Amino acid sequence: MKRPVIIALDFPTEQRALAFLDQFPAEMAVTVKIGMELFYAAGPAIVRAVIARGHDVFLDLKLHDIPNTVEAGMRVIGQLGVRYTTVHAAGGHVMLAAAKRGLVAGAQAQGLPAPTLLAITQLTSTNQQILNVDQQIPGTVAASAVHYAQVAQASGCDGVICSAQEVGAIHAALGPAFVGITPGIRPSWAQANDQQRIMTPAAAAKAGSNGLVVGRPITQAADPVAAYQRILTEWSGQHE
Ligand SMILES: O=c1ccn([C@@H]2O[C@H](COP(=O)(O)O)[C@@H](O)[C@H]2O)c(=O)[nH]1
Repeated sequence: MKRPVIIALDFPTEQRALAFLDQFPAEMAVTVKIGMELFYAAGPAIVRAVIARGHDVFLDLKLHDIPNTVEAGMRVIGQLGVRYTTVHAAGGHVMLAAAKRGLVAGAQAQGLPAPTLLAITQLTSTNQQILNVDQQIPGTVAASAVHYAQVAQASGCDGVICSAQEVGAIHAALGPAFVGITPGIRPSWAQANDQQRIMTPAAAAKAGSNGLVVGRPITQAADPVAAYQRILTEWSGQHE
């Protein structure tokens, strides 16, 4: 990936999100992830505003509904000019294939390249107890993540969102070209918060992660640009 550290732009308003981005020098283009909080508050206008400033957008809405609804939603997302977007692998093969169809159709209608479609395997906030007791899925979190990645690949997705703890097993099972983007990244100097399956940037790079999603360690840092650059340096393996 050209920009392996994706900043989760988790803010409640367009103003706060753009003020955050204003701290980055004009020539420093970044990839930002717009999730539910910001998109529900600011809608497609925030996507367009961020792209207009020269940044790439990862629209993380984690679609999970009946296939027809997901296909229609993805058709709209495909028209927005985003680079990446997400769907829940737990929706199953028919829904995932519909997501891909809708995304490609939407992008084609605007003459845009189709965004990379990433399937959520197991959220990085899920632990063994949540998997076995709440979700009633037997086995390990890693086995479940690999299984969902297999379903996603067979359904036409381009890659998955997983913990860096599972990205090696997913690449071993599905090949290195199948993208594995990893949130739940915590440098040694940051708090885990609600994340359960975490890794440092350097360890995630060694494990084969294709890109890191990092939110609070950057957005809540005293100096967000310095935190971003420190994580990039750690990713590059210069120090842990
Ligand atoms: O499994 C997942 C899927 C998505 N996320 C998203 O990534 C960021 C992480 O933010 P932090 O502040 O670095 O914890 C956030 O937007 C999540 O919605 C994830 O964490 N895990």
